[in-house]
Amino acid sequence: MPSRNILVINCGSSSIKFALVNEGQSSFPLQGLAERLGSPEAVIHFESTAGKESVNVPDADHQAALAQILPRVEEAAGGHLDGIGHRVVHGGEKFFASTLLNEETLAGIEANIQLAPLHNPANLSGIHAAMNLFPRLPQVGVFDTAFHQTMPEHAYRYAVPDILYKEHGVRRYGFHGTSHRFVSKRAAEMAGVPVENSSWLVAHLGNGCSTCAVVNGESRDTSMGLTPLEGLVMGTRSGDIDPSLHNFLHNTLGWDLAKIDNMLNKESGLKGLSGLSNDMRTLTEARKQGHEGAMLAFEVFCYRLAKSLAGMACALDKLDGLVFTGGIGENSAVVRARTLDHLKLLGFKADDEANARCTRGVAGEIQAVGSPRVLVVPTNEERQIALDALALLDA
Ligand SMILES: Nc1ncnc2c1ncn2[C@@H]1O[C@H](COP(=O)(O)OP(=O)(O)O)[C@@H](O)[C@H]1O
Ligand SMILES: CC(=O)OP(=O)(O)O
Ligand SMILES: [Mg+2]
Repeated sequence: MPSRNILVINCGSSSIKFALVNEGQSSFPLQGLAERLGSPEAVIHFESTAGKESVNVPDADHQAALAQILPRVEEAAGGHLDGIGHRVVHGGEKFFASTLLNEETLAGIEANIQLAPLHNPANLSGIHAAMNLFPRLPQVGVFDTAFHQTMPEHAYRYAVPDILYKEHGVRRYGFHGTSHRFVSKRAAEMAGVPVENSSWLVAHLGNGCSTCAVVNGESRDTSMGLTPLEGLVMGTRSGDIDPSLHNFLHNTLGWDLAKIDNMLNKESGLKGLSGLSNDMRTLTEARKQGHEGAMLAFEVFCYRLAKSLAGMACALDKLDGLVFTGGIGENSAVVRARTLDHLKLLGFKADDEANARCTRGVAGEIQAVGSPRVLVVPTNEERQIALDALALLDA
């Protein structure tokens, strides 16, 4: 049987990422697709992304961008597609594993729109567009939240009146589960430890950032909550703040909920603290030039990350290692070193040379002698999504 191809579609709030994944290859044959899209990353953006080598479809919404791009994706696949895998951000409590998409499961995703208003409608646009263009292909939904459905109740409940959970689903769900699942499994392979008897701390640091405690291949706690706003400092998201900030801003400045929500999701994090950029590359350069905002944003980012990882350690009985992943985790030796500095009490220390070597897709161990293991593991959410889709096609 020839090896099969899965098209992976990840519809974010302002970009869409495509990947063509072949089951027989360890890296995906993005080349043809990327060339046809005119974008090495096979990413299309609707917002101005100066300097990014990607296809820009300015002022388009998801439907318009997909209508323009999907036929080119179809051409790139050369008619050899066996299924489509979609990233779906919020699966609520309904989805604890990836699932074939049909009328019933789509209704389940729609029911979670309230919980992820920025993400789920975008994900649904991708699904509907793909179903229209490829009506005969099986389509699979892979949920960010699914991996975290194994969290114990004491980790996922908020200390608010019970009825808010029982009747309105107010609880911690967690996100980036596909990445945490992929890299913790890879870490176990790299370390030669059986996944089913392993314990990891994972830091996924991209535009969105989260930590996770993974025990025997299952999530036991994670830093994101009801929505992807809770937890770490991120590119434009604040992460944890005092919940009374809403009241304070309303009473003192007259801000309404929409304005506060927008500020916390889009104007905060690295961008808000630095007053310069949400991009860690820009901040790393500016920090070297002595830019005060960039220095502050960097320090707060690393300290809060270390604090979250130390908290996640409560969910572990032993530690096989700490894993860094995502664009920042995979590439920024200075973020890794500064974060480990704050974790001295847990015995962590980086080996400077090994740390500097791990960048641009190079995986490896970066701890100094005597420190618990620290791994840099490139994530591959697209590949994990394709593997899940293939498993469901076989079921
Ligand atoms: N060499 C690098 N040094 C520091 N940060 C980097 C480097 N390369 C990428 N990044 C950062 O990674 C982040 C984007 O991560 P990525 O995982 O690609 O995002 P997304 O969550 O959108 O998939 C940005 O903050 C970017 O600056
Ligand atoms: C859920 C989430 O934060 O996703 P991303 O990192 O893609 O924004
Ligand atoms: Mg990402």
